[in-house]
Parts: sequence; C-alpha cells; structure tokens
Amino acid sequence: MNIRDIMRASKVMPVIVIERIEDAVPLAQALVAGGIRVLEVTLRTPVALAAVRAIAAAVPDAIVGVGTVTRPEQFAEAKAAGAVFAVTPGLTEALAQAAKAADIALLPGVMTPSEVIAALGWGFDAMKLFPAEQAGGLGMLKAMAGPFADVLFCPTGGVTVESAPRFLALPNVGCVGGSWLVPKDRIAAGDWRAVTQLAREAAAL
Ligand SMILES: O=C(O)C(=O)C[C@H](O)[C@H](O)COP(=O)(O)O
Repeated sequence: MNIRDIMRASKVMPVIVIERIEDAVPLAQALVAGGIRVLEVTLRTPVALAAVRAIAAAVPDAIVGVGTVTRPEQFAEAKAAGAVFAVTPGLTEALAQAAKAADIALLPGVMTPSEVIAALGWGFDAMKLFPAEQAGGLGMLKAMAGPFADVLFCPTGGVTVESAPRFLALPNVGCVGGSWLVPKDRIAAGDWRAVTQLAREAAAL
C-alpha cells in the first residue's frame, strides 16, 4: 500500500499512545469494530514496537503504522514489527532516505512552504501538516493549495471531532489525524466500548 491508499482507507487516523502492552490488541479491535482500520501507534513509549507486533499479528483488519518517528533506524525496526506505514512530525534528508531504504510508506510532517518543497524534492506528495491548528489550520491549508495544488495533506495536531469535517471538506485534505478518539482515560479504564463509539463517530465523518 502506498501512503495515498492508506489515507483513502480512513478519513481519520487515530494517534495512539500505548502505555501497557496488554491494551494494544483490545484497543485496536475496538477501533476496527467502530470502522477505523488505519492505526498510528506512536513510538513514544517503551512498549510501542511490541504493541505494533501484537496488533499486526492479532488484528488482521487493522492497517498498522507507527508515528513520532524521529530517528532513521526506526523505520526498519517498525517494518520488522509489522508496520506498513510511518508518520513523522517533520522531515530531514536522513529520514527520507531511511524510509526509502526500509521500503515503508511514509507520511512526512511539514509545517512551512519550504518544508513542502523539500518533501516534494525527496519524492513525497502526501504530507502531514503538523501541528495543524498551530500552523494556521484551515486558512493555512487553503493558502497551500495555491502553490502546491497536487499535495494531499493530513492535518494533525489540535483537530477535534467538531473541526474535522471542515478540514475534510478541503480538496487538498485526504484525511485528518487526531488523538481525540483514543482518550488516555478511556484506555486506562479499558473502556473499549467508548473507544468503539468514538471510532464510529469518526468513521461517519
Ligand atoms: O508524535 C507525533 O509524531 C504526532 O503525530 C503528534 C500528533 O500528531 C499529535 O500529538 C496529535 O495531536 P492531537 O490530536 O492534538 O493530540
């Protein structure tokens, strides 16, 4: 799957933080049950790669990837764990090369026109706008559509269930990312029913 296929598979990409490995599979199952198949597991916790491995093995309907990738070696590690895509908060040449070497689909993070130009130069035409609200939100994306009409964005950072439809209505937005459908307290409580309900709402956007 290339990154545009993955963006097409879900209008909302949940940004997941797994603290306890035993939460990984039930959380993924809860999201998939609600209609959200594309899952970004952030590499922010010690169990993140083990969580990717567990989800890839036990939840065949999930399309699992990793987020918060900031070091080149993480692409190969993520792929070995079963990730089919990776998301970065920003992009450097070292990261671009390592993603290509690992042969993993990449959604690179950008926040300025110069960063968009650099990402295009490294061969990427789908990008995460991060942090989306802080970067200018809807107005920023509308302005980017002028010079970068062929770039498809996934705004992430500050997006909510209320603001998501306004982002998704823009022609240069393929999907949005957000943590709102995987609230920390619901995961800690093991409240998978609530997660499925949030996923259902997100899938219906
Ligand atoms: O760590 C990364 O690489 C990220 O992807 C950062 C996330 O995009 C934001 O943390 C999500 O932002 P919220 O939906 O506002 O919570």
